[in-house]
Amino acid sequence: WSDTRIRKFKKEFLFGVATSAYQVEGAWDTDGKGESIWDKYLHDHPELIADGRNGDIACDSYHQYKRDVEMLRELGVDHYRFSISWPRVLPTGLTNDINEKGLQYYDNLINELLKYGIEPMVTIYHFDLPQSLQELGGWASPLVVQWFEDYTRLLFDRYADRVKFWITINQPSFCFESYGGITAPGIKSKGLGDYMCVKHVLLAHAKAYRLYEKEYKNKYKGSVGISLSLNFGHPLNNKTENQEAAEIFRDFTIGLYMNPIWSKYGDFPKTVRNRVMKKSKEQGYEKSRLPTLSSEEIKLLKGSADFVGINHYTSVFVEARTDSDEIFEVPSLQDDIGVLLTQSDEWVSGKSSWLKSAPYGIYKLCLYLNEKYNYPQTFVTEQGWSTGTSLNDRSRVDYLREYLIALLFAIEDGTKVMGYTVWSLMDNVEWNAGTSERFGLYEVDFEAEEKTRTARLSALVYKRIIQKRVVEKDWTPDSWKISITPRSERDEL
Ligand SMILES: CCCCCCCCCCCCC/C=C/[C@@H](O)[C@@H](N)CO[C@@H]1O[C@H](CO)[C@H](O)[C@H](O)[C@H]1O
Repeated sequence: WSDTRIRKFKKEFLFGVATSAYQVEGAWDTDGKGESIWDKYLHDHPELIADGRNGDIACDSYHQYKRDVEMLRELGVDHYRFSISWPRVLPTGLTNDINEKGLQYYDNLINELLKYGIEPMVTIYHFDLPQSLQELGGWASPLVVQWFEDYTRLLFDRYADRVKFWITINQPSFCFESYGGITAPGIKSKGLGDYMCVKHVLLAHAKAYRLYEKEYKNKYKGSVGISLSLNFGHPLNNKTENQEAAEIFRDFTIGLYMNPIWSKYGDFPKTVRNRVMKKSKEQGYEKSRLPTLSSEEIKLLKGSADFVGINHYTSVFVEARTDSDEIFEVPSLQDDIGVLLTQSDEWVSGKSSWLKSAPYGIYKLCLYLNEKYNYPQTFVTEQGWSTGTSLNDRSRVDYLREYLIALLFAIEDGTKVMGYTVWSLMDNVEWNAGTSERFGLYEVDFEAEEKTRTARLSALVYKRIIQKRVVEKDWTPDSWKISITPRSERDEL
């Protein structure tokens, strides 16, 4: 990015931060909350958590939500993306038992946000399925589509008058981790259960979208989208086989979710269907391991989103391989894709092993989506950087600035982006990594009874970006104290 012209985010561009229920709320069995698959998984397997800290207490946001909103006011954000815990509001997962205290908690949080002019952006599902539904088949069962619709109706009935941004599901690609035995519920069904899960997640999303469209949209005028994990695969070099490998990788990691909703003809990408079919036959399966979508399902899915939520953290290089079955488990997504992934040694590393900074990845991703899906409406719903414990998080500041500059270039080249959301407002329970990887603009002292939150350098820098709508590469704060800027003063800046 050598050209030095100053680029600005428009006034209507929304800046925010994100969290999710399991990662911040704690109060795992308080006030009638049911058990989630993450409660069970990490209770049964404490040895899997890097530092042994699970989500039982986490940041205690269930009790400290007013402090969370105070931090949002300090940052001066426009929106707050948080998720609703399905088992907190429906302990059995089904609508036979509605937990009023759970619903009240989100009422309180939403009202507190609105009191200070902060737009709530609600994720309906962020990985924490009720354990009782897992025992009935979870996301591998077609019944989950109806369970999810019933749950969603409850939320729309209760909150749609105040919530204008809805995200049905966070990252359907969770299926590959959940059914790859890596994350909750820890089921090992690679190349089979994971694909069933993807189909049901997409259908659940579409049903929720159609429900809002039919019964709530006219009255409340909100938007419903889905957040996808869209890291970008660059070909390792210009060799034709690596260019093709990168395209296949993108079809499996982007197209699998985007094609059914955003492509002209719908359905999973042809390359994905053909590849999994071929491999399945070779492996002795009579039918493809990738479930088919009926014509009604294709119709239901096509156009079923007002925006695509982009969760983008990093990039990879993709290289063609002919011997993938010697490297990866068979069957598995990795074997079906059949490519080798690497990252550059020149990319700065975060605390998470997979997280390397390659800002041009978000630019390339945006242009790819524009070309492939005809300039879809997007919203960056997650982007973030992990460190250890330290208030001086210079590497996060660099990462955020560089990615935001790259995003400005993508906007200039026609990308439709409504807003940007940093993962995360504060340190939280990073799934199996516990609290060993810190993603927060605010550091959390997990040893302290009150889970004290303290602003990092990045919080001050993000606040400044939000105020000025530009990314100033050399700005440093005079003091590390953060305080609330009244909205009236903010608007004058
Ligand atoms: C020499 C070895 C080289 C290996 C190169 C391969 C590396 C591949 C890495 C690709 C990235 C894979 C992992 C991606 C993860 C993220 O996209 C995912 N974690 C995003 O999910 C959100 O993450 C947040 C922070 O991690 C947060 O936990 C949130 O809840 C999730 O939605």
